Amino acid sequence: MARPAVNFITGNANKLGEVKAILEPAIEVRSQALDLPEIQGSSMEEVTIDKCRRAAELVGGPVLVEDTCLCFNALNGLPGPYIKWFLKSIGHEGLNNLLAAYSDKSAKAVCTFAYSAGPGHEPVLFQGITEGKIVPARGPSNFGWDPIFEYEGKTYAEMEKAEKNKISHRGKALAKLQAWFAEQASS
Ligand SMILES: O=c1nc[nH]c2c1ncn2[C@H]1C[C@H](O)[C@@H](COP(=O)(O)OP(=O)(O)OP(=O)(O)O)O1
Ligand SMILES: [Mg+2]
Repeated sequence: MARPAVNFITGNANKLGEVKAILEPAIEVRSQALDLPEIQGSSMEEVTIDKCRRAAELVGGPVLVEDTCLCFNALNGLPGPYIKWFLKSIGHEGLNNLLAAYSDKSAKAVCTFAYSAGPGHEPVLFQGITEGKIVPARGPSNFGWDPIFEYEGKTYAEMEKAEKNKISHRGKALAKLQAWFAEQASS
């Protein structure tokens, strides 16, 4: 039987690299680079579902999208879905400073993927969470907030790619997606 394929819609080349590294060769990953609008004031799930519906309409076929949140426990989950804009505006140091008044530096990295079989098809969600803490930047700064998110003594940026993918929010979410695709294929 032909192996399954997904069309991952993202404007982020680093995400695409990780998704390919994790899913291929079992699932073929195609991609279109579109920066999709993301709604505000909603839950992580609602943001991703809305993004997925828009992507399916735009592309006119099956799509996979993903939204990543970085949630500081001391701040009740913020910046959450707004992490991209916080990172852009205040950088690694500013993100550390947000937690200066708190002894609790713990944070959750959350990845929510949504797959839709096409326009009008309800998106299916796959979520992965990795718990870590926010630290002053260590390691190469190629990908977002990797240098300030520490998991078991190492920042994401200090890990080999394969090591990060094994324990990451994205890796965990994609393990669920893979299981779902396997189940679909066998039923
Ligand atoms: O594993 C990661 N390690 C470090 N940083 C990360 C990771 N994953 C996403 N990020 C960054 C990218 C963006 O600054 C924000 C999420 O925003 P988010 O809207 O999901 O990503 P995006 O706009 O870059 O790509 P997309 O076109 O798929 O929406 O966190
Ligand atoms: Mg985005």
